[in-house]
Amino acid sequence: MANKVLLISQQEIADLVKRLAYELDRDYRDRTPVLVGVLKGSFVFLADLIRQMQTPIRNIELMRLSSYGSATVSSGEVKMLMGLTLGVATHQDVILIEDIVDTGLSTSTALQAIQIQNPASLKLCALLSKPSRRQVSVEIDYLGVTIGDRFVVGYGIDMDEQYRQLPAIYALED
Ligand SMILES: O=P(O)(O)OC[C@H]1O[C@H](OP(=O)(O)OP(=O)(O)O)[C@H](O)[C@@H]1O
Ligand code: HPA
Ligand SMILES: [Mg+2]
Repeated sequence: MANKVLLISQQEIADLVKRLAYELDRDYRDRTPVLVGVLKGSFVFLADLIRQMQTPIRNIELMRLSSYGSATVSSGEVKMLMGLTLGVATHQDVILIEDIVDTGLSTSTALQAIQIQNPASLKLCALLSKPSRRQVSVEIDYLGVTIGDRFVVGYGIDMDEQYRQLPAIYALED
């Protein structure tokens, strides 16, 4: 059984989410963006973020990608288990919402899926970034915090489907 070490407390997460919501509100003042969340990992972050935002959100869309399965390293193959509804991003100001950018493979797959729908603009908001593991470069426009080379769980993020319900973020150590 892996040992869990607290990395980001509930209060720290709440502060990060508030700051990101503030930045998005500042930049999207006169627009009505479409938010696209990447399931499953982003569902808790997305739910908290939208409730801190004042910007009127035109639409919330979801796609589901998977590449980790039960492992703690990426399989390198991103499976699109649920794609983006046809046309939802077309001519819209889209903000992609990710829980974590690790290798960058999932995020770049999601960005491509949105980009082919020809959005008016496309930005990325991610709660966590783990740059030490990056395989493809991804520009994060709105970032919560950078973390070190540790496998994290909690706040929607899993290890083999466990721990998503934890209200804080922990590093797993064996
Ligand atoms: O940058 P990457 O190395 O691609 O990793 C990031 C992605 O990996 C995880 O998803 P996962 O495949 O575990 O699916 P899940 O969200 O359903 O848990 C995580 O939630 C991110 O979406
Ligand atoms: O650190 C991580 N934890 C859980 N899932 C992940 N997917 C990418 N990185 C991680
Ligand atoms: Mg996962």
